[in-house]
Amino acid sequence: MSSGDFSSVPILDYSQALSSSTRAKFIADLRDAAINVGFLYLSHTPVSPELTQSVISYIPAMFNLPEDEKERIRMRNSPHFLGYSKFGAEFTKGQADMREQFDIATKHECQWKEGDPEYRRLWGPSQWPAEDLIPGFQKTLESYLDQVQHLADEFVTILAEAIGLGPDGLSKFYDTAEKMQHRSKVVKYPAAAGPSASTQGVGPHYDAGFVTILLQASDHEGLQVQNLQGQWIDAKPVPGTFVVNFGRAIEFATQNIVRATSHRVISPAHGTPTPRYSVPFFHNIGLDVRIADPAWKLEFPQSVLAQRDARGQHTSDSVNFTEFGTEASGHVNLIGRVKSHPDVAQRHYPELFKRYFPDGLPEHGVAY
Ligand SMILES: O=C(O)CCC(=O)C(=O)O
Ligand SMILES: [Fe+2]
Repeated sequence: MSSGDFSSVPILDYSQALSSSTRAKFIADLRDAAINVGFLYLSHTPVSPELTQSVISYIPAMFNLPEDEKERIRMRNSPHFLGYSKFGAEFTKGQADMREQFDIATKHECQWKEGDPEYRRLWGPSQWPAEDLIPGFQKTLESYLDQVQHLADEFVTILAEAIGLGPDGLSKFYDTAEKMQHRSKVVKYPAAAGPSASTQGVGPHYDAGFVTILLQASDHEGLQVQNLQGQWIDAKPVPGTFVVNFGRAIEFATQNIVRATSHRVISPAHGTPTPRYSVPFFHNIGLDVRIADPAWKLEFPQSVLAQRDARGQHTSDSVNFTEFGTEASGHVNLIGRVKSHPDVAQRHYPELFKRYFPDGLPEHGVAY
């Protein structure tokens, strides 16, 4: 594929990037995928398959935790929007998402202090279920997130090369490691409740940040990505791979070279005996980055700009994150969270809550 629309999501073998004889091929394939698709599968990554399998084995037990334990760690307790969200609590495009989830992030001490921009409170510690209820889970997930973060850190340097920047071409978007936090979720999509019940696992949306690394943690289909013509293309689980996609922040930062591609999840059909599970990992950029400011402007070679122009514009019915043109990245993310989880906002960000929900608490979040 050199340009034009896509009808499947390419699979890239990450081990090719790590060997000098195949690196150039990997970089060329990555450039095509980033510009023309915005989605790819990554096989043969350094993330331990045993550790990944161990995370997958824990997932049913998480969702089977006693209701009072889920309540104890619900997101409403956390100014960092981390914790448990019950089934149907989020809306995308005005419709409830048929999923239940735990938001869990990489280790981080909150660095916000009085007088700082409010968005610095967005990052802080996760809420973990009690160790005796799910022994070993926290340690396993923390190790997994650590490995996926390393993969993402390294992947970004290869991506920078692929789009014609040096390997450090995107590093100015990140703070030092101790100032960064990356977020993950463990998500359950049960089968549709009836033959004509909603199958919106999650409605069409873009991710916010630079890079998402998604583990499809069961063998259910359901994830779909939207091509330039607006058709929905299946991204079925491929064993031993991660799905990688790009968010609105990198699309803005790269002058639309790297595509943020709209995607959605269709729930398993009514009667499917097991739920679909997934574990997305959202690799963030620094909270204070203002993508539209000259300090963060990037210069691209003509050949890469030409490949972007050959692709053309996409049509999409996704919502969200248009504010990167004017606001700090942390603020854009905070607004996204406020809209998705107004109950959390009402408790921890009362001013913002009033601005976005002047009529008080809606029954559900209103956007993703
Ligand atoms: O569950 C999935 O496969 C995708 C989830 C997703 O797109 C998201 O939460 O942003
Ligand atoms: Fe997503």
